[in-house]
Order: sequence, then structure tokens, then C-alpha cells
Amino acid sequence: MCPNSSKLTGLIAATFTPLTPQGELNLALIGPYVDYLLEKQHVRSVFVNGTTGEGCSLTLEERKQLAEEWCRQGKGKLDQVIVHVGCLSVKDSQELARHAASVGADAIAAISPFFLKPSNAEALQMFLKEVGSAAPQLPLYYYHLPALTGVKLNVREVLQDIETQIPSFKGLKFSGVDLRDLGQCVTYCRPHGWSVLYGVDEQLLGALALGVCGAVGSTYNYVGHFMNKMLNAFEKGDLALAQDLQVCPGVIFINTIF
Ligand SMILES: CC(=O)N[C@H](C=O)[C@@H](O)[C@H](O)[C@H](O)CO
Ligand SMILES: CC(=O)C(=O)O
Repeated sequence: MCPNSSKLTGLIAATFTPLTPQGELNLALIGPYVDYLLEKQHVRSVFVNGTTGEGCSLTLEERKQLAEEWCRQGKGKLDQVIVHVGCLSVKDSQELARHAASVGADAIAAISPFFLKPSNAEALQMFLKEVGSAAPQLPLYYYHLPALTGVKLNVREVLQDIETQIPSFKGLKFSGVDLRDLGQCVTYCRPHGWSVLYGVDEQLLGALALGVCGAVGSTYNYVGHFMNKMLNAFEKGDLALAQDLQVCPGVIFINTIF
């Protein structure tokens, strides 16, 4: 799909957070979860503590334990463990970024602060810079989720000259429905070899047409195997098959926010 094979591509599962009935982390399930994703879904990378994993509703300590366990269980098995570190507090985000680096994560990602929000693209870029600086050795991805953060900035503007500010910046996870902005981000990222991953699973084919190189989503936990067929059909140029697979009535998308 993407010319540079070392970059983040393909389907990435946004992991659920296993909890006990008492509401405590159930870390023992993560080892089997890794094997399940690989064997049953043919999904080889994970995005931990994001929306699906309810990262922003967990304590920092819980987020750290999850990051560590996913890295430990994924080592030598998964291609990439991406840890979402975004918080309302810059310092908390930095703490999680440093922790992700210390436990061997392959990359970090951050949403925008969503209570007191950045007022313009430059302010959001500054936030990302602060977060990235805490783990400069790890690739950093911006996670754009306007329906939940309320941060509706034009992402292409956020990207402007970001390489001069954040050397570790490697792309974004775009979970918005503005496909024009998405396409402009792809055009900006392509010469840098960065990854643009799409996050609205129910319209991934539209994003593929605009040049994204992969997708992060909740549904790849359970229809990853199936959606890989859609990706293959698209790559082979069988658009009719890709179209049928994208809208297949048997595939359940639970869309409550987009
Ligand atoms: C907000 C949210 O959870 N988004 C997920 C990832 O971005 C998606 O994978 C959706 O769950 C999916 O597209 C179903 O609406
Ligand atoms: C990233 C993503 O898809 C999620 O966190 O749910």
C-alpha cells in the first residue's frame, strides 16, 4: 500500500481495556489478546489506551500498567505497539510518553487537550512538541478525533512545518470525516514518508482512495481479518470487491459519535 515498508501501515487494532467485574485491570488477558489478534484477525499492530481502550478515563498508573503489559506481551510477536499518551495536562502526557519509551513502546500518539482547547493550529503544534520532547526517540503521531475532542482545527494547518519543530513526528491518525482535509494531510505527509492512518472504520475505503496507508480502529479487533480482504482488494485494483466488502451488511459498526 505504502512504498516505504518500514513505516506504520495496514490495520491496527485500537485495543479494549480488559477489566475485572470489580473494575480493576485484568492484565492476564493481554497475552491471549495478542495471540488472538495475530491468529484470528491477522492484525499485527495495536494502539493502546486510545478511545476504544478508554485511556482518558483511566488513571495514569493504570495507563502505565497497560502500556507495559502490551509491550511485554507483544515483544517479538506484534509489529508495533503504539501507546496513546494524550491527557489534559502536558506534564501528565510527558510522563506517559517517558514511560512508554522506558517500557519499549514502538511509538506514541496524542490527542489534543479537549477541555481548555488549543485556540489555533500553532498552539496544538506546540502541545505536540512538548509531548514529543519527552520521548524524542519514539515516533510521535497526532490523533485527530474532532467529534470527541471538539478540536476542529484544520489538520493540514497543524502539520505546517511541523518537521522543523518536532523531529520525531511521523504522521497522524485521522478520525474525522473531512476527507478534503485528510487528502491534504496525505499530500503533506507523503514526501516525508510519514503515515496517515484513518480512524472512521465505516468509511475506510473513501480514505484509501485519498491515499492513507492504513487504519486504526476498534472494529479491527473483530473484523480485522475481513477488512484485510478489503485492503487487499483495493491494492489489487478490484474496486467493486472492495466496495462490497466495505458496506457488507454482516459487518457491524457501532457508530455512536461520527
Ligand atoms: C471514537 C472511536 O472509538 N473511534 C474508533 C477509532 O477511531 C473507530 O474505530 C470507531 O469505533 C468505528 O469507526 C466505529 O464507529
Ligand atoms: C485510535 C482508536 O481508534 C481508538 O483509540 O479507538
